[in-house]
Order: sequence, then C-alpha cells, then structure tokens
Amino acid sequence: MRKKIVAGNWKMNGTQEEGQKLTSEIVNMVKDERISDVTVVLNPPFVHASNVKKLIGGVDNIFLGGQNCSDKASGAYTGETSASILASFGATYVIIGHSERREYFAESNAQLTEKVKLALENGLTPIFCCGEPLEIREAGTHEEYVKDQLTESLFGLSEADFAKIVIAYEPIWAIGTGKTASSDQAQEMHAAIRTHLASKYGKVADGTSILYGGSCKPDNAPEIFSKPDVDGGLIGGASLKSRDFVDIIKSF
Ligand SMILES: O=C(CO)COP(=O)(O)O
Repeated sequence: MRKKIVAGNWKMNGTQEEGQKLTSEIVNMVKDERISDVTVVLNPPFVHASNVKKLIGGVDNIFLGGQNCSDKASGAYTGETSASILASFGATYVIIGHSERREYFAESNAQLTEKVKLALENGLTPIFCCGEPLEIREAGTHEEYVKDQLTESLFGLSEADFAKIVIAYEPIWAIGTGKTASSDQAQEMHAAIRTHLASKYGKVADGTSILYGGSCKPDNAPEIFSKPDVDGGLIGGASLKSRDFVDIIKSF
C-alpha cells in the first residue's frame, strides 16, 4: 500500500499570525474529524518553522516540510537555508524542484540532484516536483519532457535512497490558473511516470507516492484522487484555507 499524502505549499504567503491561525485550524480539524490514514505535510515559509512545529506537536500524521533547501551543505550563502537547518527545526519533508524555483531561480536538474542528496543525508523526505509548461503539452511531448526531468535529477540515486522519494507531478499550465488537469490526464501522466521510474528501479516504483498538483480544490480532488496512480496532492492556493485544505485531505 502506498502512502497517501496531502501536502500544503503555502508559497510566499502568511504573516506569523495568519500562519499560526491556519496551522491551529488544520490541526484541530484533523483531530476532531479523526483523520488518521493520510499523511499531511505543511510547507510554510521557513521563518514559520518553529511555530508550525510547535502547533502540530501532538498529532502523529501531520508533518513540517520546507519549500526548498540549498544545494550546499552550509557556509557563506546569504539568504539560503540548508537541509540540516531545516531538519534541526523538526522538518521531515522538503519540496525540491518546484516549477517556480526552476523558472524564477533558474534551478537546474543537476542542482536539484544535490538538493535531493542533502535532503536525504539529513533525514528529510524530498517531494520532488516535475511537470511541463503549456507549450510542451501543446506540442505533445510532455511525457518525454517529464521523464527527462526525472532521469536527470534522480536516476543517479541508489535504490535505497530512491525508495525514500515522493514525486509531485505539477503541470505548469495548471498551477494557480484554476485550470486543473482532468483526472484522466493526471492518471495518464502518473502511470507514465511510474513506468519510467520502474524502468530504473523496478518494483521499488510500486511503492513511490506520486502526488498531483495544480489548481487542486475540494470539488475536483475526489475525482483526481480516485485514480489508481494518484496518491495524493501538493496543494497551493487551497492550502491557505483550512476548511478547503482539510476537505481535500478527506477526498480519498
Ligand atoms: O504549485 C502548486 C503546489 O506546489 C499548486 O498551486 P495551486 O494549487 O495554487 O494551483
């Protein structure tokens, strides 16, 4: 059985007060509504880490994650946060290779490999993002594009390390646009991704959780999560509203 995961990516949103309120509400709903079969990950901006960690304290299926980590272990890299710093604040997950990082911060596949390695060395589970822009989808080469992203960043990992990775498929044209992939489009890509991962890692890929991301909302999550190769979601906008986020968690 693959792990079902719903991760909230707050992106660059939320004051201290808003972050605390959001976290408390999510924690209370998950407890009150007895949600225990889904792994929930909150990925706030780094400075929220201590607050969020404290608030999720007693709930054993809610975890703290980062939205990124540095490709360097430590040192004079102003503004960066390392995997080891994140881990020291109690994070156990980290999003790596989000399309916004690739696009606005020019992160390369090779850099992402370094981030994945450092995350794993520090006991963090990477949520590795892949996904194609609109023009690639329209050209019909999206499968190849995504396979190349995975091959270039992940296929150097040992089988034991690869077994710890979570994948998030986020078609860029669906992020923040309100235009979600159809559940059939999501399933098609998730199945293609799993087959590709299996070509390198065999049966280990059967256990890899592959999350969908891109305008996932309470009204479309049940249909998307019902697909056999969709193991959860990486949620942007809707993760900032506690009721919506928890309804998505309850969509399996
Ligand atoms: O980028 C995303 C999550 O990482 C998806 O964002 P939206 O859910 O806002 O489309």
